[in-house]
Amino acid sequence: MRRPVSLNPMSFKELSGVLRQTLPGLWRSAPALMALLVGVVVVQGLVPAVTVVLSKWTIDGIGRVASGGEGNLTLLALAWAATALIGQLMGVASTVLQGYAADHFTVSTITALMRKMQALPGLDVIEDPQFHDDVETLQMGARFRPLNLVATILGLLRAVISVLGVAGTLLVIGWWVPLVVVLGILPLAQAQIRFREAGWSLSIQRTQEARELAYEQRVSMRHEYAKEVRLYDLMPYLLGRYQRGALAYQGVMRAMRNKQVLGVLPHQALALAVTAGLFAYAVRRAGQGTLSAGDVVLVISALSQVRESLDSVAQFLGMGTEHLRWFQKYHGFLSATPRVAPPARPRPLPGDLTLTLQNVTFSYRDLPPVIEGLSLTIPEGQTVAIVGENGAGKTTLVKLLLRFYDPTSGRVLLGRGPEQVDLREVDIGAWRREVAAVFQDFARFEWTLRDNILLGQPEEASKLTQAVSSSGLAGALERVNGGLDARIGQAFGGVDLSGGQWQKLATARALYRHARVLILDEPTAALDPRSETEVFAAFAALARGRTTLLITHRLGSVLMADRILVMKQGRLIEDGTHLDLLSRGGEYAELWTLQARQYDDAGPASPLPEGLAVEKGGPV
Ligand SMILES: Nc1ncnc2c1ncn2[C@@H]1O[C@H](COP(=O)(O)OP(=O)(O)OP(=O)(O)O)[C@@H](O)[C@H]1O
Repeated sequence: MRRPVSLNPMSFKELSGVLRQTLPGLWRSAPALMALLVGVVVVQGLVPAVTVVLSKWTIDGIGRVASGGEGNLTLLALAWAATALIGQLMGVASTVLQGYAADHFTVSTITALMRKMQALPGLDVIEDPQFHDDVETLQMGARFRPLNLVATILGLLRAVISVLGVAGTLLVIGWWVPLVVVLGILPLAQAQIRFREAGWSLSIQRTQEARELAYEQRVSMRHEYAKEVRLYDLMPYLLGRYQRGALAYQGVMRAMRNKQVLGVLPHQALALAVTAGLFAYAVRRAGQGTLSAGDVVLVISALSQVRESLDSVAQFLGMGTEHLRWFQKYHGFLSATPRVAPPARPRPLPGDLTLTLQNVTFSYRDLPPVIEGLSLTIPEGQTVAIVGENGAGKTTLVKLLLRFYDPTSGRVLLGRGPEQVDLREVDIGAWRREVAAVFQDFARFEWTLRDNILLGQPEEASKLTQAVSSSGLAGALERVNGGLDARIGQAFGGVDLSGGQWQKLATARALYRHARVLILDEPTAALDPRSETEVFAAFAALARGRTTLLITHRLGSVLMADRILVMKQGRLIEDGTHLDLLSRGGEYAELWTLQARQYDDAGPASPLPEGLAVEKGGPV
């Protein structure tokens, strides 16, 4: 879905608004350095004007000395050389200092983005496909926009000082000369800004297409897609998709670039005509004897210098508005208020962590509801299995319990009796610290195994050993060079783990936390039968005395639960123990029978899993 983007150029009000938001941050990122840098750039900007004046004085001096008059040409030559040297030194100093300043500003910009992500406790923003483009633009731009903005602002300052200084020297010819020069070149500057703006708006509009192009490339080159790409000979298909997309995308972007180049041509011609006219005027007056040879040299070098500097001003202004557009988005993101917002005055967590859903209905964005009128209570310490067909809303229920989303209507409550509190009112961090989870789509952090388990928590050797052995990771660890300190994943050349080993790692991570609430969303989907049995034994031990929510399609494993919830199309349709639900002959009994039949059909050579064997043999 493409978002409508305004193609209007940034108004002065908008521009100054973003500058007011951005410049203090830039200054605060390294105040002393910035002050020094501004000083250096001011000196640098004055060098061309001083050079032009010294050139005029030298030419006039030569004339005077040649006709027997007075003049200290050596001093002038020394002054000229000193000015050139200062220009060079300031150039080196500004390059070095600018590097430091940009580094500080880049770090502070990216840090602010990461902090904002931390302040977005929900998934509403992250999972919103519209927001994807913004995140992509912000994430990609954060690496170079701050640096470019620093370079652009300083370059602009340098170019403006240079224009003013050198144009000032043209006052020697007449008060109106600097005015004519600036007015003649101004339209060029405006055109540059306009076209940069249009380019930015267009590239923003096309972010989704650009992402799709990058996606085809990624699919063709990344290891996670390599097996399917080869087996199904996907490369011709991918190439076709990429080439069609690239042609369309590049066509639009090329047309915009050509328009930019051709669009500035008339303005460049005007600027050239103004400078040529003034040059002709100066030469004519020199012929009439009202201007000296030095004056003519001043006009020639000042005109070319002003033109060059004004061109830089225009370029920098154009680039500056483009960078400021990015910063406008950046500040917009930093000030965005998420739907899942932390409470202004959080209430303490209740002593008892009973979970209650009161008539909860939930829709993702403006889509139809995926949870409808859900009411249930899970007392602290209970082990609950949640089963149901794909898309029934099981994972969404967990997201609501973790406050990744707030219900569209109804309430999620924590605690019981007078202590009971709406989840929206408690400190989200405090609540989440009580929960450990193995998610269905758990994260694969490409750090060391140890860091993957600790996730920034202090290391406790006995807890770590326990988590590694209970999760079944110990066997894999023996085969990995470097043990817990081995780096994993391909991004940094680490060892890759099998799907089941990654899942065991996610389990070890959850077990290490010793939380009061344990959430297991298909935690053994990738495990071999032996590992699954071992891991379930660990979960069963861990579940004792803790609230445990187990989402699974493997019905044999739900026997460890005190209670089974059956969901269908966002509703809770059955709630009871294994035996209750079997005797009720509803959805659960049907699912159970279906799974049992698969094993029956396989014949006596295939032993039944423990849970199913229990059922076939009679009541548990
Ligand atoms: N971020 C999202 N945005 C929009 N719709 C979503 C999102 N996540 C899930 N859904 C939709 O919500 C419904 C419930 O999904 P959910 O993941 O809760 O199902 P589930 O019961 O866990 O399924 P499964 O057994 O396949 O894991 C599905 O129709 C799914 O398409």
